[in-house]
Amino acid sequence: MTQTNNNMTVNPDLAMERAKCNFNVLEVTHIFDGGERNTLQRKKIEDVALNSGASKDALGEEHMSPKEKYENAVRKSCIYATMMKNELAELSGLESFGVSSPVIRRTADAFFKEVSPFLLHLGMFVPTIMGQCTPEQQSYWLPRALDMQIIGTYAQTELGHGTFIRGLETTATYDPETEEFVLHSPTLSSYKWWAGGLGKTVNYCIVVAQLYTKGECHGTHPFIVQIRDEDTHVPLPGIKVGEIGPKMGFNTADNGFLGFDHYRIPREHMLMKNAQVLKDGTYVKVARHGKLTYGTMVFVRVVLVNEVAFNLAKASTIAVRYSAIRRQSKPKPDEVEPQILDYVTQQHKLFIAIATAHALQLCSTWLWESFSAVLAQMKGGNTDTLPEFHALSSCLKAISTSDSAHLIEQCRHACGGHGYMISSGIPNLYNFVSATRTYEGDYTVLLLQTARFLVKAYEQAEAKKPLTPTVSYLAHAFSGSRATWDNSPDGIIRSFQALAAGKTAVCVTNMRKRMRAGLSQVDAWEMSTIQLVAAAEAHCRAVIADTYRKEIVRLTANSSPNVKVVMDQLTTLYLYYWALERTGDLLMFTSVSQKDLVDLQIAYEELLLKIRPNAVGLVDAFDLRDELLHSTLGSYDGRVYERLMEEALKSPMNKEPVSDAYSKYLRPMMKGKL
Ligand SMILES: CCCCCCCCCC/C=C\CCCCCCC/C=C/C(=O)SCCNC(=O)CCNC(=O)[C@H](O)C(C)(C)COP(=O)(O)OP(=O)(O)OC[C@H]1O[C@@H](n2cnc3c(N)ncnc32)[C@H](O)[C@@H]1OP(=O)(O)O
Ligand SMILES: Cc1cc2nc3c(=O)[nH]c(=O)nc-3n(C[C@H](O)[C@H](O)[C@H](O)COP(=O)(O)OP(=O)(O)OC[C@H]3O[C@@H](n4cnc5c(N)ncnc54)[C@H](O)[C@@H]3O)c2cc1C
Repeated sequence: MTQTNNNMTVNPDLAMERAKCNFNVLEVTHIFDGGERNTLQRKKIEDVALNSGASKDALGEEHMSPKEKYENAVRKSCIYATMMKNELAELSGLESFGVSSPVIRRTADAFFKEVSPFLLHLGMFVPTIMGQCTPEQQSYWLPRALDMQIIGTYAQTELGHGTFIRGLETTATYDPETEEFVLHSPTLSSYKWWAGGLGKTVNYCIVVAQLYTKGECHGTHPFIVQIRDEDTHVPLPGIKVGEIGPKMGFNTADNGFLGFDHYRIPREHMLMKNAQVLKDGTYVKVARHGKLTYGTMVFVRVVLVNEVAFNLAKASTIAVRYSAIRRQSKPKPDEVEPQILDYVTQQHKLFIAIATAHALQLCSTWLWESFSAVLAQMKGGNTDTLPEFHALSSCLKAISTSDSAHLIEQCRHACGGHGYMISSGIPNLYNFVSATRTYEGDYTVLLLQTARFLVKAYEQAEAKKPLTPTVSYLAHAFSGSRATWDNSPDGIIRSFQALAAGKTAVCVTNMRKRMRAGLSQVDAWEMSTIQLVAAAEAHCRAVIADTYRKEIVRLTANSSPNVKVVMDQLTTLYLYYWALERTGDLLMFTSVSQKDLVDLQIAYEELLLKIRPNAVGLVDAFDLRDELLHSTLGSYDGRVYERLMEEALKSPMNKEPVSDAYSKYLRPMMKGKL
């Protein structure tokens, strides 16, 4: 029997699940949002942005041609940008709209099944102006960019190099005669490649190029470059620009290519906060740390942790709601087919996705606060905390994006065949999130950055020197005995730290051995990189586990008893899951026994059963409006089969009873006349 909920007809299984939930869903929503005030503000913003229906398409994006898709995404970006400038900025308490409201960012997803062509403008162009310009430059560029009188992107990657920034080939050669820089693309591999919005949308971009002045190369620096006429949008002479073609996802982002033929820009268009070229061509370094020009990347890595937490919350909402309405198989012949959510293997696939969304959401807030503290110190000229923060943001970006992509794919598996439909919403989520593992620093490359820091920290610990907070556990790495296993949450976190310390120690020992055997430091490092990546991963898992646990304890201090219980169950599940995923490592580096691990597996399975009645309540607590989910399988009302059929009937293939392909090919072939 169907039931109604807020004037909505709700699938009876979902209604039953909601009746079963034993905790206050709204309290958990507040925890996920970072407080009741944030929830109220988010809802206001969503109401204004979404209730008008402006986010909806007459025809599903998936049925449009690439050109129609792009134009539709631009149309909606313009509508949303106008809302952002007016109603939404005011509601979110921002003086002007921009990068600082994750809610505004998240609400935008209702407008785009893939991404907005303005993503790079707001996500990297504006932040680079904020982070890399002098105050005078900022006062010229920022108001124009925030008001969207100009639209920009961030063009760093080239055909030949993405990871190795020092290897970029685009040159910016200073000409003191005219006080201009001459931008040039000397080779095919030096063409800029990938920048979002570059293909057709933007008229400006940040270009990262090798700076030459007085015959000397000073390495890569950022420049602000006009590439299209502000009125006609025609590419300017000396600029070769276009779109790079279809991709696995991001198909509404018009990622582009860009080449320069001795293209001149004024000297003032070099972003001069960290380094300057004077009128006569003298190069002056201002920044105290050599890598401050990489600042926008660090900012985006921080933002991405939040971004993937949100997308994982969406995928788990879809898969859990669907698993509550889907019934399959008959393990007990006298009973009705069970909801697939009752299968323990299904719970194993899905509950870790819910727990990980929480873990990453809380870590992202913590990371953002740490970032703000580092920026505040750097404003005062102190860059001491930057290396630790770079190591931390690198590994959190790598692990959060990789885990989320993996778990979103697992949510698709959990939805069986229907999960493969674009209308389920999961393929678009996967295509988007799997790219985050690569862009803004590839997974392996970023973990190796963290490993550099870990190895240095290990050597400091060895020399009994002080350690920075996130690696302070390394001080215990020299006790000579294995860490004592203890299956309490704190005990498991200590074990994760012992794994990270143990793996780092193995790397250091092996590198030293290899160097003693005659390998250079670079080769010894290279030969150890598989283990170095594993050490950095272990470190990151210890950081996430520790942060998640501490934050949940703090945030639930005043919660109602049942909320405390269910939040504790989720964090414990997260810890058990990762301990069971790493049994080999635990056996190597802790005192855990075979019996301990068998017991842990049983405790994990029992925990799944305890969480089961609250599963739908837990995903409801993410409070994701249907407009954000874009899913036939995951809508609040659970009208899954009805929606699948409605979507199928919208397919342009169903417009005509007989396809033209019949008379053109099938009939002639079947009649032997082809
Ligand atoms: C209206 C519509 C509305 C739509 C709504 C929109 C709302 C928008 C809001 C925005 C919100 C979110 C969206 C954001 C999403 C944006 C999409 C982004 C798309 C993708 C963009 C890109 O990919 S841009 C290109 C990114 N590229 C990379 O990341 C390259 C990776 N490579 C590197 O970072 C470096 O090359 C590498 C670190 C690997 C090595 O650098 P290198 O110079 O060679 O340095 P080394 O010699 O190895 O190291 C020397 C020492 O320096 C240390 N170090 C390196 N990097 C840093 C750093 N960043 N900070 C501090 N220190 C650093 C390094 O560790 C070494 O230290 P050591 O002490 O010597 O060991
Ligand atoms: C959807 C999308 C959007 C993007 N948007 C932008 C944008 O707006 N602006 C922009 O400038 N760029 C953008 N990029 C480019 C992106 O930043 C790069 O693709 C990314 O940094 C990876 O670099 P790469 O492509 O050179 O990979 P490569 O470095 O060639 O990586 C290939 C393989 O080599 C390995 N590898 C490379 N170096 C090492 C090493 N030192 N040690 C061990 N292994 C290594 C990697 O782990 C990987 O497995 C975008 C990319 C994508 C996919």
